[in-house]
Amino acid sequence: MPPRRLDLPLAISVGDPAGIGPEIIGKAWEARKSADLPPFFAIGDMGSFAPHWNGPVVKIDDPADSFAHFDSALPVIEVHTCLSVIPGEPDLDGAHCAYQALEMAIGFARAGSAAALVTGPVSKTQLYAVGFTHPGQTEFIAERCGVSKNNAVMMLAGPDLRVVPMTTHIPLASVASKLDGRLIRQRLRATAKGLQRNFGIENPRLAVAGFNPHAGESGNMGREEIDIFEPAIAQIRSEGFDVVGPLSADTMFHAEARSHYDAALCAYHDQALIPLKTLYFHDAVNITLGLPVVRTSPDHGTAFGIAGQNIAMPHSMIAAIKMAEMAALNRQAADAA
Ligand SMILES: NC(=O)C1=CN([C@@H]2O[C@H](COP(=O)(O)OP(=O)(O)OC[C@H]3O[C@@H](n4cnc5c(N)ncnc54)[C@H](O)[C@@H]3O)[C@@H](O)[C@H]2O)C=CC1
Ligand SMILES: NCC(=O)COP(=O)(O)O
Repeated sequence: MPPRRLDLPLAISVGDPAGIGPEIIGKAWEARKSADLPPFFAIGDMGSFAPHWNGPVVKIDDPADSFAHFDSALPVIEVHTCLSVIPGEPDLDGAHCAYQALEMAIGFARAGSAAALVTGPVSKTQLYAVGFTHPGQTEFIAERCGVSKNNAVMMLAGPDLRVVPMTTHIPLASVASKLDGRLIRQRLRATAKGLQRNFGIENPRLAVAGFNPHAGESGNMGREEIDIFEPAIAQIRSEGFDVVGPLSADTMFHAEARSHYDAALCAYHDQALIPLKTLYFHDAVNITLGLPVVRTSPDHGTAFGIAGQNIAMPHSMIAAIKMAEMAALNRQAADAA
């Protein structure tokens, strides 16, 4: 039986200060008792909370100080002081703040000062504008952790559906050229190991979606399934993993089909995220598998259009905090065994 609680707090990077990050983190803190959340601290700009949320914040310098303050205020480590924060109006100063907060949060997790890393929503457009060269946070965190980007797997996890986009933030037109046997094998292995380590699933069942309509209809609607997917899946099966596919993507997400696998690996971003977000937009979590640290995030973005209106729902952030705790505890238990 794993210990109930972690002995380190969770680090949460605030994300873009003009987005809903400060509000959903504040609301998650308000729910700390009702949702039974572990202690956490935010990393960002102290002044970015007041325009979004009217709860108490306290400045701390050391993650360990979170424990002393968590009951009475949201502990914040200030990484950057923004010139001004206007909800819904992102600027480059705020993007620098989001970038630095992410960097610091990774550092705390890697250094063993935080039990896990939870990232608040960032705008990729804004980050790219200040020199961020990675497709997303997933690849950035992987690089900072010394993990090759093919071995760091983006998984979106909802109550009864987990999906992995095998290609992530690339143009749809380039997906076919990126899908090769090596990538598919790496994603399958990393997903299976990630499910074991983070979710405690001993023998994960994986399902792979085909790329073409009807999984290629025996080669009549595209040959990627025959030439690339089938040999890669056969290789992974021969290594002892439980994998089925390539399956028709249009028929593998209904309720009965979902009960037959622990994760669906999909060819591209929207093939994976449309079913997941349609079913579980406010409950799902983005978790990165294959890292030496635990990293989760809400599944949604910055929602600039509703920032500052006190209508953002914190459920996905709360689920991300709970999943980070669960994954960290599962890893502790696995390491102790
Ligand atoms: N984890 C992350 O950092 C993610 C970041 N993004 C970034 O977010 C930016 C905006 O992307 P969009 O496609 O507009 O997606 P979005 O998730 O920000 O918003 C989509 C729709 O859902 C609503 N929404 C989102 N979160 C909500 C919440 N907690 N409560 C109530 N309503 C909510 C928004 O108001 C909007 O109508 C992009 O720049 C993208 O790069 C997108 C997804 C994940
Ligand atoms: N669509 C998922 C998403 O945008 C999250 O990406 P990342 O920044 O966590 O890599």
